[in-house]
Amino acid sequence: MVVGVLALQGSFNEHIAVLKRLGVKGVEVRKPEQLLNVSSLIIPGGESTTMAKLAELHNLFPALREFVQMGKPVWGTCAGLIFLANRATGQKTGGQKLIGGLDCTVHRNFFGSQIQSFETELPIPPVVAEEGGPPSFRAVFIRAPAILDVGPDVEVLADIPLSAIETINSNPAIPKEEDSTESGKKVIVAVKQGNLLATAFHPELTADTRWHSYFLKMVPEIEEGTSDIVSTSTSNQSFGARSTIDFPIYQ
Ligand SMILES: NC(=O)CC[C@H](N)C(=O)O
Repeated sequence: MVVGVLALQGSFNEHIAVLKRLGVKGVEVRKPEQLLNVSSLIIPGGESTTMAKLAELHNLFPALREFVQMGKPVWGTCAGLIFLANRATGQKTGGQKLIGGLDCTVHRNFFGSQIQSFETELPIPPVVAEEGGPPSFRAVFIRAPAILDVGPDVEVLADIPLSAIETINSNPAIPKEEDSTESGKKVIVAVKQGNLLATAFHPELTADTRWHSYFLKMVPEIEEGTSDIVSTSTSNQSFGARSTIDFPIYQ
C-alpha cells in the first residue's frame, strides 16, 4: 500500500520527498477514484480556501469525507489541519468548505500575516519521540492556524505558549486578554483524534522525519508489513533541524 498526498496545491512534493527518505512511496491524489488505491492520506499545507475550491472542482469532498469516516489515517498539516477541522474561524467572507471529522475549532492565520511567520523549538511529544533523538523539534509556522478548543476525544500533542512568540504582542490580528484562548497563554498546535492527526506547523519543511514516522505508525499495513521502513528514521540524519528547502510563500 502507498500513502496518498493530496496534490491540489501547496507542499505536497515536500511530503512525498520525506516519505521517500523513509522508504515509503507517496502518490499524488487529485481525483476521487485515486483514494481507492491509498491506505492513508496526507493533506499538505498551502492555502485552504484555494484548496477547497480545487477540491470542489474535482468533486473530491464526498470521497475525502468517506475516507475520513472509514477510519483511514489522515494527517493534515497547516491548511490540511483547517480542512480536517469541524469548525473554523477567521475564514474569508462566505466561509469555506471543510472535510471535517476533527472535533476542534481552528482559527485561520492565528499568528498573523505572512511576514509574521516564524520558527521555534517545541518539546517533542512522547508518542512522537524516538530513542536517541533530541527532546525538541523545529516547528515551522507559515501563516499558520491554531486550535482554539478541542472535543473530549481529541488528544493534544503540542501547544505553544503565546509568550514565546515575539510578533504576538505587536500583531493586532491576534486575540488579546479578553479572548478566552489567551487566558491559559497557550494555543494548541498538534492533535490526534483516532485516525486523524493534525499539525499547525510544517514537519515536511525540516529534515526531522519523526512526525512522518509517527504518522506511518498509524497506518496498519505499513507498520505490519514493513516495520523496518519506519524504523529507518531513527538514524541520526533524521533529526536535522532544517532542510535546505526554500520556504514557499503560502497565503
Ligand atoms: N502554511 C499554510 O498552510 C497556511 C494556511 C493558510 N493560512 C490557510 O488559511 O489556508
